[in-house]
Amino acid sequence: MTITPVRITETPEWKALAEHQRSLAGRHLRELFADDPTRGETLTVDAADLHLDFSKNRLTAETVRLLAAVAERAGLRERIDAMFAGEHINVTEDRAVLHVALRAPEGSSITTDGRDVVPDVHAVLRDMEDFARRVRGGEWRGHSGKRIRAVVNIGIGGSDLGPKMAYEALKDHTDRSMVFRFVSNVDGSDIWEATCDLDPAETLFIVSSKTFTTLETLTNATTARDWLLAGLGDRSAVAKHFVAVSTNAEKVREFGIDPANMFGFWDWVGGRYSYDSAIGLSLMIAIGPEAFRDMLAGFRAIDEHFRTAPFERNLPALMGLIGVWYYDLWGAGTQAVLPYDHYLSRFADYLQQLEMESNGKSVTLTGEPVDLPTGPVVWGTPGTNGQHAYYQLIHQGTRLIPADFIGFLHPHHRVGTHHDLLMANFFAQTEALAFGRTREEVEAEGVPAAQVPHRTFAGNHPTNTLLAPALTPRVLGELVATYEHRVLTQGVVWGIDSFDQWGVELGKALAQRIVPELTAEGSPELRHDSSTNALIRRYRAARAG
Ligand SMILES: O=P(O)(O)OC[C@H]1O[C@H](O)[C@H](O)[C@@H](O)[C@@H]1O
Repeated sequence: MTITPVRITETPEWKALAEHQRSLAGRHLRELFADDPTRGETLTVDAADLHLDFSKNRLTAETVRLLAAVAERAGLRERIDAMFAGEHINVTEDRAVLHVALRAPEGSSITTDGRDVVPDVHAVLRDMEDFARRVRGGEWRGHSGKRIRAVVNIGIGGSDLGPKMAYEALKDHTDRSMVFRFVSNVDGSDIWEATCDLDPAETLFIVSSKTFTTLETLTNATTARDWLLAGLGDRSAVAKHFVAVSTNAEKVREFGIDPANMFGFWDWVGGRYSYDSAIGLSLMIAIGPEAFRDMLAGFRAIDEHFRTAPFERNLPALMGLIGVWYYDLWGAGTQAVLPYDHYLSRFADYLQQLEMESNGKSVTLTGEPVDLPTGPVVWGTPGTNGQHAYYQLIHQGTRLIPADFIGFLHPHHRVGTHHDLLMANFFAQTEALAFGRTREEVEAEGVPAAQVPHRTFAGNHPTNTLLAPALTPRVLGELVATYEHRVLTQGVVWGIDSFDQWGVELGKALAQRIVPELTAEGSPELRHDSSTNALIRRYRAARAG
């Protein structure tokens, strides 16, 4: 598919937005709220179970109208339609981008390259469900007949971050009689820690890799197999203790896993968009097939909303456009994501790959340099911990840091007054960030003059507030789909390919070259730069000693 990206900065829609930004540049959120006391109710949008209040942003209803016009002009409507139609919108890899098919209802149809993929998706889902039920029910047993008590997912990047994040997020819905671990790092400490207290007879490894060629995953899987065989002493044990999730049956077989024990997916699922495919098998075993289906329904509800809602009322599109507004017109370089739910401890890690691998690009679809800053640095940790660590910089530092606050009306556990305290902090932070505390207010409190500048809060720090009833499987699906579509929205405005990741290759290739330089007999000659040469020599000396 040929997509000619729009040079958005040259369009009248962008120019009108830039002009409008200048008119807002000197205005404080205090003034915007004073001008329009209803904005806390009007600058909001609901989609499925999510309520987005975007009123505490440096914008007005006019901004929203102009941002929506930019999205139209950039071709977002056409790109959404092309994505859902299975067209090859991943231009540089010439592939469809169909994570939305992973949650399409049975009986619907999405065709790409002449094939309806929805029946394939449901066939794999049924296999996963059957397997998950057998493991959870104790029917699938280990080689020596013992019940499986531990599930270890081995994968990295998209084959790790999604299932790990979702497992943590939905921990309260998991089978607590089982243990779930996620191994990703090629640092041997990861697999060592994950297995050191497990019984091989009760352990199931799920080797998850789209390509089944990833160095880290294959190294960890080999180590896991050695560990299993050392414990059980019989090569045929692999069949009961190893399953694979991949698109590459040949490599799975080569590794020694029977393709009958493989759960497939397809090249039209990007790694970072894949945890609702078979890559989520460990998650499904943890939470059960019904909860997994609920999660898919959540994804689907947001897909439908994103596909059909006008951009001015489109929650993921608005989040994307508000991001563009800050990164490209106000000079913000980062995006904080601050969930006030302890179980979302891995959410920012997951979003880092989703957003930064997708939109960390500097050329357009046609290979020209982009004309605007692209993807922000995404980071965050669950509240309230960050309040006692880095929020100081958001409140009183010199950088503009747009932040998404994510909170839930109902707690997982009714523990004393904890939830009220958590949510009081949640509401207080966005209020403090927006409105701050003026010099006059500080002085009126009788603060000593020398301290006044230090205790004055400028405010005007923008935030989105996302509120949902509770962090259920369904709501998690809604949240993740929101961020997936936020990424597409921004990528379309920037005219980039949000679905390739060529930038990961160089480091991988160099590492492959360096491995024999560290390990080969006779210390082969080094031909790197002087820094890399010296560092490798230092390592070799330590290794030899
Ligand atoms: O699932 P795999 O093929 O093992 O890939 C795992 C990860 O590695 C690569 O380096 C990519 O940058 C990621 O997008 C991918 O998720």
